[in-house]
Amino acid sequence: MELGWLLWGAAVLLLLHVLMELSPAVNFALRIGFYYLLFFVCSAFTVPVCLLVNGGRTVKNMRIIKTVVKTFKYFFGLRFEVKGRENFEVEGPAIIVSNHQSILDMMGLMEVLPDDCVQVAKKELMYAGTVGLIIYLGGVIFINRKSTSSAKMVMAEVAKTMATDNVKVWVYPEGTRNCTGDLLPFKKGAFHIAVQAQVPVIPVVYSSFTTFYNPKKNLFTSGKIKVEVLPPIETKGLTSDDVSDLTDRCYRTMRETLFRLSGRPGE
Ligand SMILES: CCCCCCCC/C=C\CCCCCCCC(=O)SCCNC(=O)CCNC(=O)[C@H](O)C(C)(C)COP(=O)(O)OP(=O)(O)OC[C@H]1O[C@@H](n2cnc3c(N)ncnc32)[C@H](O)[C@@H]1OP(=O)(O)O
Ligand SMILES: CCCCCCCCCCCCCC(=O)OC[C@@H](O)COP(=O)(O)O
Repeated sequence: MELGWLLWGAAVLLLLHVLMELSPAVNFALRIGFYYLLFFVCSAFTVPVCLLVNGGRTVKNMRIIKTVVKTFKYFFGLRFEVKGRENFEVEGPAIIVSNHQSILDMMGLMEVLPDDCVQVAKKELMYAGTVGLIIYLGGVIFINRKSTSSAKMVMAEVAKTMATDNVKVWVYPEGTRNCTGDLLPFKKGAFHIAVQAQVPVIPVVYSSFTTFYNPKKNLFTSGKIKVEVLPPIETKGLTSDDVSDLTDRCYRTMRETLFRLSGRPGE
């Protein structure tokens, strides 16, 4: 009886293996499917741990989440090479901004995430089952991207609580995923809160995934990701009139760094 099950298991694995060899589309779907499954299953186990250790929604849970997610890269043969970690060591709160290419960014995020740092996310993620629950428990701030006024209100609240709770806030200023090897224009929310709270902006840049990951071409192999934490940009003394300049400056620096890390000549 048990031998029968083993044989069935082996047959299914063999079939999947053959399908993966034959079809890039199947290969890609299975690898991404496995990625989603890891998140789904691991968060189901991590939710009770977070509740037992920290009792509820708090940024302290990020340490637990980080420990789990940092193991995922080994399943996919991904390596991270991080430079400039010392730039996170600023006194007090800060806004961290980084480029956002794909859901694979969650691994890159957890690879470098400093302590006491929450992220801003679209509110739809709150409903992603166990993943939504774990993100909620980690203290993630949810915004409604469809309503600028309500998103701005949440962001203003963030600017206030950042100082009182002494936390850093991680924002993807492109506002959506973009896997083209370039940056989308930046939204200004992150820079508004940096100026309102008079805290530095720390840019983090991940090299382009295009050589090993491209959903349109069903490409998802192993690969190396270079990460650079850039020196903090001070905002002391800046006013809301300076937000556009600050945004542009940050955008230019990050774009140059992205091209340099990805081995693509700047324009
Ligand atoms: C354990 C095992 C398993 C575990 C599994 C766990 C997984 C990992 C766990 C946990 C990590 C979770 C991490 C999740 C990550 C998710 C990523 C996402 O979801 S990315 C999408 C959402 N994020 C954003 O969208 C942010 C960036 N967006 C902004 O900051 C925008 O600015 C926003 C939403 C506030 C407004 O967006 P607008 O589309 O309306 O665009 P605009 O151009 O920026 O604003 C319009 C006008 O309003 C002004 N404005 C904007 N914000 C303002 C403010 N705060 N005060 C005053 N004016 C403001 C601007 O200056 C602009 O005006 P003028 O064009 O300059 O005249
Ligand atoms: C009901 C069961 C669901 C199981 C779901 C597993 C989900 C794993 C997802 C990990 C978190 C991904 C975070 C992320 O990268 O979100 C994308 C947004 O930043 C940008 O959104 P978009 O590009 O504008 O759609």
